[in-house]
Amino acid sequence: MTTSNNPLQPPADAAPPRRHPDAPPPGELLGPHYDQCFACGGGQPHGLHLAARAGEGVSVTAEFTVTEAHQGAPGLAHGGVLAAALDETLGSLNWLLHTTSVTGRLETNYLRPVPVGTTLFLDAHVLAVDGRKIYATATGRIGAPDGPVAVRADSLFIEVKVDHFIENGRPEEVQAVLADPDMMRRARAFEVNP
Ligand SMILES: CCCCC/C=C\C/C=C\C/C=C\C/C=C\CCCC(=O)SCCNC(=O)CCNC(=O)[C@H](O)C(C)(C)COP(=O)(O)OP(=O)(O)OC[C@H]1O[C@@H](n2cnc3c(N)ncnc32)[C@H](O)[C@@H]1OP(=O)(O)O
Repeated sequence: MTTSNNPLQPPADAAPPRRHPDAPPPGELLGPHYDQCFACGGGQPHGLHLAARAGEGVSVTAEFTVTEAHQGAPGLAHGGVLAAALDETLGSLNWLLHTTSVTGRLETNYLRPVPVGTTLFLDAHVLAVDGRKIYATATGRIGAPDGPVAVRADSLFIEVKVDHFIENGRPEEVQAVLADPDMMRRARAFEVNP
């Protein structure tokens, strides 16, 4: 058997994805992981306000509507904004795995321009898990869940402890989150992944 050098392709002996027994049921809105997150938080006026829902298996769906604040070219979404939407959708898979992970790699593929006013319908699923490495892929479609594909991404997420955020974040924001018991309960719940 040949071994791929592509870091986004799971190795042949990687484990199939396993939906955590406490994962939210299919259809449930996941809610923001952090109010100030540019992609999902309600506290960012020009953010994406991306809303993700649990899907079947280890999958999620998500929607976001491109606004004037998201332009790169006149009337078109910026590619980095679309990458953020894909990244966030993929990151939402953490809820299904009950783990905390960060993006190590994200390879985006832009297939169609996305005009301002478009609602992008995204979906993502985990392909395989290899130790701390989570391989996942995402697709974004224009206008409807079965609309034309505009963007795709393949990704490698790396599992981290909550300490990753505490040690690396700017102290002001970290302290504010540490002072919020609900937020910490949510974050800590993901640390133990039996
Ligand atoms: C204050 C309280 C905290 C509150 C928390 C709040 C929220 C968080 C909660 C939940 C999160 C939920 C949802 C999140 C949703 C969306 C967010 C979007 C996601 C993002 O937007 S997130 C931001 C961008 N992201 C980064 O900011 C990462 C920067 N980076 C690093 O922090 C390190 O780089 C790290 C940690 C990635 C690895 O560092 P490390 O030292 O822990 O691990 P190490 O290097 O040993 O790698 C272990 C194995 O992964 C392989 N590996 C690692 N990196 C690789 C790469 N890039 N390519 C190929 N392979 C790679 C190695 O090759 C090795 O593989 P092997 O085991 O086979 O040897």
